[in-house]
Amino acid sequence: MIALGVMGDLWMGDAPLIRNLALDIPAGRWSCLLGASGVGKSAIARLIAGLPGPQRLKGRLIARDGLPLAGTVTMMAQGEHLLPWADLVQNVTIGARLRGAQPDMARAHALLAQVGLAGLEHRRPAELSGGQGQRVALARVLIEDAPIVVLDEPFSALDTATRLAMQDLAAALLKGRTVILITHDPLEAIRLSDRAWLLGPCGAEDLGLPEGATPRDFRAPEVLAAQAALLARLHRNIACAG
Ligand SMILES: Nc1ncnc2c1ncn2[C@@H]1O[C@H](COP(=O)(O)OP(=O)(O)OP(=O)(O)O)[C@@H](O)[C@H]1O
Repeated sequence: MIALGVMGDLWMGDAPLIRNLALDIPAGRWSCLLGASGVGKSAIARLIAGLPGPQRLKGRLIARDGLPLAGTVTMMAQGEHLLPWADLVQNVTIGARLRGAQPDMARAHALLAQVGLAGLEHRRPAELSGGQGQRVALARVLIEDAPIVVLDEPFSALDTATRLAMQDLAAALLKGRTVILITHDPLEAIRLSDRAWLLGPCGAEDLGLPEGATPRDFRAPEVLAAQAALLARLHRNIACAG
């Protein structure tokens, strides 16, 4: 399990995005990043995942175990990004095939079964519902077996009930990994996170979360109260900006 620190000022090319970031991301837990559209959440995700782009951190991105991050992070980007011409097994094994490695077909089949898609292995993405497509994307993350997983708005396109089911599934299957979740959904943040920050141009505000294990029950009074408080906090931000 790997803990992470993201400290410093985030830039997009020559434009400053967030000053004074100080994210202490715990190992083996879910940490959530919230914030208005365009604040720089995906930029942080890409930074942690080591993806190329104009995002820059003037500061330090460190793994608390002191080892390089390269090869330890898998990212599920916004949208499914499935290959439309490939079947589900080929989609799940794309990472290995791009690296020129031997794809583990048995594991791909097992993971597709684990995410509830047994029997659909040879379908194309166009023959799936939105929720099924997200399950394939989740299986593609799981096959990489990375200790750090970045989920950038993974369930935003789903209906509410499917989203709740996917949250439960992801929480079960990613248990024990260091997960960084980006979401606009206060309930999703509160159900799944052990730490949560609200990002703004001047830094990251540490958000309080209810006690207890995740995924939290969406009917629990303390979860509903936390959701209402977070909605009010977000609304206050928009009201100030307007
Ligand atoms: N490749 C790029 N080149 C230049 N600017 C970019 C690039 N990608 C994003 N930006 C800008 O950087 C800022 C931060 O973008 P980012 O995608 O990180 O925001 P976000 O908080 O994830 O937003 P959203 O919630 O809408 O996904 C935005 O103003 C965006 O327009």
